[in-house]
Amino acid sequence: MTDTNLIEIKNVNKIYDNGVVGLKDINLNVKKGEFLVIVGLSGAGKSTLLRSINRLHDVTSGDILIDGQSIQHASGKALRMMRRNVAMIFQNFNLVKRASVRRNVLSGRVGYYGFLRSSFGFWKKEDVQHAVTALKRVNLAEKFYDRADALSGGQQQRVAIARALMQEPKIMLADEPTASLDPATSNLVMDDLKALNQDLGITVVANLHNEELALKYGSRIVGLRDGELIFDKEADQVSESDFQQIYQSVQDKHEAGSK
Ligand SMILES: Nc1ncnc2c1ncn2[C@@H]1O[C@H](COP(=O)(O)OP(=O)(O)OP(=O)(O)O)[C@@H](O)[C@H]1O
Repeated sequence: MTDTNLIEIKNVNKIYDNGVVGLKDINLNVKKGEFLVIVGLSGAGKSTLLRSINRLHDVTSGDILIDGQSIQHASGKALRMMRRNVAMIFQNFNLVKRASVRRNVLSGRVGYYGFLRSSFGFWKKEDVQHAVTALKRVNLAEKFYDRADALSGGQQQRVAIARALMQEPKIMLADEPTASLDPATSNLVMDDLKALNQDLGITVVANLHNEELALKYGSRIVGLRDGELIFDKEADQVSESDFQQIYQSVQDKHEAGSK
């Protein structure tokens, strides 16, 4: 890890069109090489924050810098170039289920191709080789020609990680990557994320519900509650009372409801 901030989130607010407040004045810097875990209950704003980082949606105010450049104010080619550096994996894997693993992994390269070439699958030889290497990294090389929907959930998530690696990203965003998986498989997927963090120096920002996984894999943990940042600590400094704070709003609502 270095001291350079790779992601700078400055005074970010997000209010959805229906008036729901997704994020309230978030300030957060992520250093190169960190493995940051964001914890919070359902609805706390974890996905909203992650999707703001690669600008899957716009924020209402504030700014987000990637490697010193505002993604919020970028457009056209500059935005596409910035997005190449930020890969993402999702709870539901988002693979093309009826397509082969090969095609799914290679599709991670589309940011480097023109529209026609990627639509017709005219992949460069070196990219096919690169796809094999990415699959080896997640121990699935033998599945290259299988259909994606023939794989288990954990294997599909690892294919999604291989696809993300094809972007040669500096940042990997993981939105509840283990929420659809059993505990043993969750650990395998998290191990893959940890390995690309440690071996390739990719900065990881992962949303997790699970306290145990957060503490096991995160180098730093940020807690969100109702769109607000409640704590931001090195993983070994986080205590049970920090976790209790992020559950507070639900307890309050529950108690108010029972009166
Ligand atoms: N597209 C949307 N339009 C309106 N409100 C939204 C939208 N997406 C999220 N929200 C609301 O914003 C708040 C934060 O949601 P978000 O999905 O970021 O939370 P989360 O912590 O990721 O929870 P989960 O783990 O359930 O996805 C919630 O109140 C949610 O209902």
